[in-house]
Amino acid sequence: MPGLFLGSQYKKIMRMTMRSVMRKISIGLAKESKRYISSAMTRGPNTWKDNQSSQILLSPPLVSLDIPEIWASDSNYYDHPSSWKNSNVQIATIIDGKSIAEEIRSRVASEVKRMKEYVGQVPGLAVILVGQRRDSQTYVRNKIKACEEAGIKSVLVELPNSCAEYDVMTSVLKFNEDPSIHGILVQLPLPEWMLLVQSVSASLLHLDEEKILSMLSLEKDVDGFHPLNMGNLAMRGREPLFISCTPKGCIELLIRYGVEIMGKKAVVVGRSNIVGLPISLLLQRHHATVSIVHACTKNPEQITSEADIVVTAAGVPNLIRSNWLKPGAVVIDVGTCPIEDPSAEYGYRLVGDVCFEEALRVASAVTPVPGGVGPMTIAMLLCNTFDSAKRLHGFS
Ligand SMILES: NC(=O)C1=CN([C@@H]2O[C@H](COP(=O)(O)OP(=O)(O)OC[C@H]3O[C@@H](n4cnc5c(N)ncnc54)[C@H](OP(=O)(O)O)[C@@H]3O)[C@@H](O)[C@H]2O)C=CC1
Ligand SMILES: Nc1nc(=O)c2c([nH]1)NC[C@@H]1CN(c3ccc(C(=O)N[C@@H](CCC(=O)O)C(=O)O)cc3)C=[N+]21
Repeated sequence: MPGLFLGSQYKKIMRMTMRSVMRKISIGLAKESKRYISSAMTRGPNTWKDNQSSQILLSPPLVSLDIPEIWASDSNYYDHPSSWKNSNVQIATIIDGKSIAEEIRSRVASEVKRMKEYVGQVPGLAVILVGQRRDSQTYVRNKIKACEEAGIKSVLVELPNSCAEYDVMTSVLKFNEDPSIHGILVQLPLPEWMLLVQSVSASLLHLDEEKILSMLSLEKDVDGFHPLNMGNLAMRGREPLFISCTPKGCIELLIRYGVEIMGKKAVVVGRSNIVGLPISLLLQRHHATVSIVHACTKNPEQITSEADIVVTAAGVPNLIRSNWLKPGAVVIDVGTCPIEDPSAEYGYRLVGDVCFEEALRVASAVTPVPGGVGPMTIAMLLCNTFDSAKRLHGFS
């Protein structure tokens, strides 16, 4: 018994010593990261030259909801100089998603080349586009071009607005079985109505997006929109096979710019299945305290102005004004809205949810639109497709 007692006492002392050592390391890390964000603001993002990692992304593949041992709160992290609070000059770093995405895409391209040499296979992405929405056609074209540049095979199935639900499902099932296809993407939104043809009669049918997404092979759901992948993202101890591209891209940007997420207050504006919801789940995985603001939220600006990190995906141009932002907040603008502009090449330009000029004077870092999150979404799609091919071919 005394031996046992001594054993447990010893373990306890060891645990306490380890905790104090870890806390010191943690404080050291926090100080280090404070130094890093200020240098990040002048020197730009973290790159592979800084981090000699062989992996493509800097964010961890999956983050458990368990708090790591080294956690120590650092509530003063976002205390910025008072000059930040009423400044008329730009103080924010512009987060350059475009160049980070380019770096990731070229990294994927060289990994795809390596895969081709060793396995004799390249990753394959199938895209199913229903209807003639111009913005969807543009996004799909960009995704296919990005695949080509990375050496990823792509197959596009274009179905008319008047196709039957059966046609979409047949395409999904065909790609589920095709061994040269490692990722399947059904471009959203789907048209609300489809034509159901039964022998001689035809009727309009409400298109069941959930049914179609549920039919995707879990192993090929590179968008991460399958209810099981989404559910696993939400649940402690579960791991989705894929994390949705846009949220994954947002986290990668935060990590590359040295923004600490753990213990920070984050506000997500928007709660859609494809953006708002998975972003809020992923931020929780990274141990942020997350609030969600949506169209029915009262005093949204007050809630948002308490956040250290704001991720906005409402699709409302210039919704986020300077009074919505805490001085020094990091702002990730997912919103992408076309607005008329006769002086622009195509008669329109893209704007985000954030009033960019105002955010530049209040935030510590902000993503532009275009050139912020959008290119990262495409880069993450390539990463997910490559990861899927790696998994299916046992390539590492
Ligand atoms: N850059 C990228 O890679 C991507 C960009 N996008 C862009 O992101 C934006 C959002 O897309 P998506 O999520 O599909 O859009 P949805 O329309 O599906 O969702 C919008 C969300 O924003 C909320 N919302 C709308 N108006 C307000 C408001 N005034 N105040 C607070 N919340 C509001 C809605 O609330 P409620 O639920 O109450 O209705 C809803 O949850 C779009 O501009 C889209 O183009 C989307 C995907 C990728
Ligand atoms: N199944 C599915 N998966 C998606 O990921 C998906 C979808 N459906 N439906 C629509 C939204 C929207 N989306 C974008 C992707 C790239 C840019 C992008 O690259 N934007 C560029 C500008 C592009 C341009 O100039 O047109 C930028 O912001 O710099 C934007 C938006 C993915 N979505």
